[in-house]
Amino acid sequence: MRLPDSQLAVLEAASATEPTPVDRLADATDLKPETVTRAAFDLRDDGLVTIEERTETTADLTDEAHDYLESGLPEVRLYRAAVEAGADDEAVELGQLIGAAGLEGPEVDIALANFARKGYGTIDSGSVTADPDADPDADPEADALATLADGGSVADGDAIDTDLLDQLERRDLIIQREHTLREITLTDDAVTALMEGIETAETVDRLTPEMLTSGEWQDVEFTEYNVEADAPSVEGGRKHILRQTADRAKDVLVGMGFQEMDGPHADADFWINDCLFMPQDHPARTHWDRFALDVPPIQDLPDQLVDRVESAHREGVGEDGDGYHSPWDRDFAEAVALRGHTTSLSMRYLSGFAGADIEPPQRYFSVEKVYRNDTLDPTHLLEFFQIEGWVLAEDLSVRDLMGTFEEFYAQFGITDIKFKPHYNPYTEPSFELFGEHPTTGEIVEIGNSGLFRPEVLEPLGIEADVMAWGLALERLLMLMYGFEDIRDVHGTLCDLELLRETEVLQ
Ligand SMILES: N[C@@H](Cc1ccccc1)C(=O)O
Repeated sequence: MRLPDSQLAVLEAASATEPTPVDRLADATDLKPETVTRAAFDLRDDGLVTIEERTETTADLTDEAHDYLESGLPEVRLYRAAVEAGADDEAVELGQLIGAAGLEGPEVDIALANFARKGYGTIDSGSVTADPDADPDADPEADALATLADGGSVADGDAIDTDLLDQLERRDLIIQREHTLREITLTDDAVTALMEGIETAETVDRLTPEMLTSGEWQDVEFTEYNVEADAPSVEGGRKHILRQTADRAKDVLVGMGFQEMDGPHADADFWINDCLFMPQDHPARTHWDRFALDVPPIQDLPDQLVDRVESAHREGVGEDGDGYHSPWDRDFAEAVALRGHTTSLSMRYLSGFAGADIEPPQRYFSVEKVYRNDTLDPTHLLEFFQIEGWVLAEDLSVRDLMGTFEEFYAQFGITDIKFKPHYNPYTEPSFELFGEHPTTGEIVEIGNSGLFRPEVLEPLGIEADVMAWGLALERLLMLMYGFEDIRDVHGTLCDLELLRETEVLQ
């Protein structure tokens, strides 16, 4: 029998009676653990070894944990300083103890957060009382760190409680990792082959530039690929899937003949609401729903347009027009807020204020952030991306609107959109769009749309029809990838593992 060097070395180092871990074989053979693993897989395919696998969790200490091993956990230091200062008897001022405990920078907050949690005492309006019965020498977190630093095992959950490990991980003191442990045992065939004698075959596991220039590559025997062999995992940077989908939505819209709009995230209420025939006393314009900014008003609004918008609000447009008869105030129109929709951009463009040509036909879009004072839940965030768009043309109908959405969503593999009549102060008719969640089957709202009404178009001086929409990018992502909680994808609670592992759909 002929085998490559590394395989023979592994056979000779392994035993038929005692399973040997890969690491031990690596030490014995002077090979890298990956090389031993690869050799073992090849030997297993030839029936020469068996491999037993199990997973083990290990915990590595972070730099911060190493610092605390030397200086003590901040809360333990605070406790000792407190007892020293007599806080087990009578409350002592916190400021004094911080200095005595040598707590600096973020350590102060860390000490405060953990002191009460661990029952070391109480902190009340800056005064610290220490519990005389607490025992800092038996702090389980400090003990666990010391055990881990001494090479203590966390295998099979036998040594350190998993809740304690999770707590240490939340404090960024350890990083837990899962490893696959493999143990190798010789088969009877291997024992027989070893007794009969095995020759080594030179094999080469990588092609080098030298081999190519010397021509040696023609004579060597290459090792076979084993795609199941373990390799160190590499986590490179990658574009976030939300950004990827935003870019894709832009490409699709450009492909459909649209041009991109851009404009301010913080804008005058005039562009965000007044142009859209949203009465100034509309509930969405109250301070509960809108993120008002305490900045100077935007005063360079186009005066003629402001007058026409005000008149549409007060008297309506056309012969039978009737406005809201509700208060309208220029100061409110000039006040600045974070935009709650990107329809503010559509108004800037349709009015000509943004410098765009508005002779029909025209198509514009944006994929940009909007801000709403919503309650966070699995389908709502305080900020999200809206896919805004409008088409200006003669004689548009609801069919054009529906057809545009069908074409757009089909590019993402979504072919079963549903439409529901809806109400917007600025469009008539209006439609909400829904899609079906791929895993839960739930019907998810994905957008809102309509044809702008005369009260919006007339002040803008537009005589043709305009159909428009705002679609939620995050909801599109939910339909594409099957996410159930939008907070997995962005925000502070996002699931990094999921983001790293999600396959990119092209
Ligand atoms: N502004 C609407 C979307 C929309 C835009 C344009 C026309 C109709 C609807 C929203 O945020 O829900």
